[in-house]
Amino acid sequence: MTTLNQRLLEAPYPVVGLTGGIAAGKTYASQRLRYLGWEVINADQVAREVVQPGTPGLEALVAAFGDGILADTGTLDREKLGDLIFKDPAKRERLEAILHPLIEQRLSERLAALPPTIKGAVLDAALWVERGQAHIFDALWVVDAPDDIRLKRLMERDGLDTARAMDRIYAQSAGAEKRLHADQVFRNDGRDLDESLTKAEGALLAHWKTARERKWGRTGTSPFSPEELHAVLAAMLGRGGDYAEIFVEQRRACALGMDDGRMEDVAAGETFGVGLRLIDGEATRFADLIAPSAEELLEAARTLAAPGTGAPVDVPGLERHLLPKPSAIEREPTAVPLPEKVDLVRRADYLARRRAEAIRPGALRQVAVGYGDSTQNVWIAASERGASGWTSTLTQDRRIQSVLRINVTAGEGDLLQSGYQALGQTRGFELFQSQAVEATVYEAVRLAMQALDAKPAPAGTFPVILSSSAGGTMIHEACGHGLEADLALAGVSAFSGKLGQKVAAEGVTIIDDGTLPNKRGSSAMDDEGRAAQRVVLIENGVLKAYLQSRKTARRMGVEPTGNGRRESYRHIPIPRMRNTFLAPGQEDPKTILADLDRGLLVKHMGGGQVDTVTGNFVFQVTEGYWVENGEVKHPVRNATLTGCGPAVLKDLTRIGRDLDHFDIGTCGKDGQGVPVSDALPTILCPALVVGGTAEPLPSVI
Ligand SMILES: CC(C)(COP(=O)(O)OP(=O)(O)OC[C@H]1O[C@@H](n2cnc3c(N)ncnc32)[C@H](O)[C@@H]1O)[C@@H](O)C(=O)NCCC(=O)NCCS
Ligand SMILES: Nc1ncnc2c1ncn2[C@@H]1O[C@H](COP(=O)(O)OP(=O)(O)OP(=O)(O)O)[C@@H](O)[C@H]1O
Repeated sequence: MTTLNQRLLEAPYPVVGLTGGIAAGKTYASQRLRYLGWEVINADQVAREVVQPGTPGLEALVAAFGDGILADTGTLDREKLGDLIFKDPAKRERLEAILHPLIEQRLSERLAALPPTIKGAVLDAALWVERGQAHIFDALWVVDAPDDIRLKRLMERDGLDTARAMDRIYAQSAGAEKRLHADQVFRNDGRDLDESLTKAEGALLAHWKTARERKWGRTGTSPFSPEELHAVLAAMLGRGGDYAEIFVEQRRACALGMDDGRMEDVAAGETFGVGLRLIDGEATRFADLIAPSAEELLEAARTLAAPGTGAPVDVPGLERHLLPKPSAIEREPTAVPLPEKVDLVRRADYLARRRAEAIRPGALRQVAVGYGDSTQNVWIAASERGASGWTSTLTQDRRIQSVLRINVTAGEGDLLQSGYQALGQTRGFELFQSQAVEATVYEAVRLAMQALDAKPAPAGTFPVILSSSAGGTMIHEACGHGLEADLALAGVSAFSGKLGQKVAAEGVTIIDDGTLPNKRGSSAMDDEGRAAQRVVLIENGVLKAYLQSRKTARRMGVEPTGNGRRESYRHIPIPRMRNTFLAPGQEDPKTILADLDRGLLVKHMGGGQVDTVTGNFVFQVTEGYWVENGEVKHPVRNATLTGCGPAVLKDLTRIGRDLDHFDIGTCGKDGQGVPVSDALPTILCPALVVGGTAEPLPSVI
């Protein structure tokens, strides 16, 4: 566990992470918080301390960048270094690799030195999101201001010209991504922040202890004691080996299905099982046991070890690692009585019927509602041979998924059309607030009804705008799978062997983030006990990393990325996506539309087929519009989009600054399903093949 995590856990007061883009107003907000009695520790300030003359920090910078970065006085010439690193991402990465560990260490020390009696501490840093640490605080507050205001403030404050100011703005993640991590956003576009900061402070002071307990707390008692787990690891490694792991899983789930007003499925169940994995050189041995006793586990461990030929490993005692959970659960689904879940399904069904009758009497043909919740407790005990000897760790996670799905079919004459929506997050029953349920149901009804009026889609090759509401299925299916290290290693990915190469247009950044609050693919750790991370896969068009499990990381000689996931204790972990998205760009989505002469605007995507090796795809469009001269003309139905994911990435020139809608799903690979989500900002694909049933139009391209 990092020292910063440890300090946060131990602080007897709330700790806020304050972040925001450059010149958004973090200092401005932190001054107000200081006035309210909070201690503020500023990372920019700390970054200055670690490069004072005579420090190892400055020495390392000179070794990396030469003494041209020093002023005559021997101090760091910040302007020179700034100009060097803000326009060269590789140099910036090098600088960060040197300074960030030093900054983090110093921040921890500063935090530890604060008196225990203070009201609370604020850690102000521009890069909490980029560093994948946005979720470790009692609260993350984001100060946000429109890009143009930030540009103006930055130029005025630091006397920069436009180009240098823009380089600095675009060296950071976009506002839309930061907002996804925020417990609260403070919009600093000229309005008074005082009142909202005072309110936020009051709310946090009232609930931070409960929130911290939810985030870090050990929930559920392990079916096996640390001593029992240690004995099993020792037995597994009794004849040598490189890695031994015990995956203990308890899961409770409930599913309800209503079709046409009749409750057709009611299922509830509980599973308890253990997966044992032993890796010895290239060989992996695996056992899965249903509800074993400690003795049965031990027996299975000895059996797994039997083929080994090495000496017994002296397994060190288990070191417990606590990891922060990205989602705070308010109402555990297991504590919600079944009738309340049944009521939710009935309410959704009723709302759909009432809405359908109100907007198009007589058109409703069918309503199907599905509800599901799952509570999975996982304990992972593992012993591993590392560069500095053997370590044993014990990690724990509690993952809660809640989902409501609705499918509405509407008809007129022979024409049948459907609308589908799902509300699903890693949250408890509190997810189903009446407004959220209503919005989901109404949207499904709207989609079905509107499709009745749509005209058949034209066919041809056109520019296509994928709106942010379309979700990121294309990013997940046609690009994300190719970024999984096992596929890349097997040479069956369009991205195989291309690390460090340009694989997409400038401005294309693809991220997989398992730390996003409440998103379906988030969890504290993967199924090998590694903390979930924000993984930048493609940055500004350059392939930076693959999604790694422990095994693939070893083979590639890199660190695991926290993406080794498995469906259950019966499965072996493999590299999987979590919440995958194309990072937001700089454009106003309205301008992208206004500039489209003739083409398709896609607002919702349906299912499709993808060849994950080539990235070739065919997707259905469930809500699409024909556009001419920047104006939306009419809805179209039964359109399909055909293209190739990696080729689309190379063609992207226009990327919106919006990122709001994550599609949810259960991703299947090698017979294992895991929960994921995906998103994209509004983008323009200059040429996609649109399949439609109308007369072909002459293609634009
Ligand atoms: C490059 C340096 C010397 C330029 O110094 P300068 O005095 O011009 O800027 P200052 O330190 O005041 O930073 C101003 C703002 O730039 C932005 N910024 C700084 N470093 C980075 C970075 N690595 N990536 C993106 N934005 C950054 C932040 O919004 C920051 O608040 C300096 O920014 C630096 O040392 N950066 C590396 C350390 C770091 O990453 N700091 C960010 C806080 S953790
Ligand atoms: N609401 C506001 N009204 C007027 N000026 C503001 C407002 N908020 C911030 N500013 C000004 O904008 C500039 C940037 O604000 P500030 O220094 O607080 O940003 P920051 O987020 O701390 O920047 P950095 O990322 O560089 O640390 C400053 O000159 C500040 O005085």
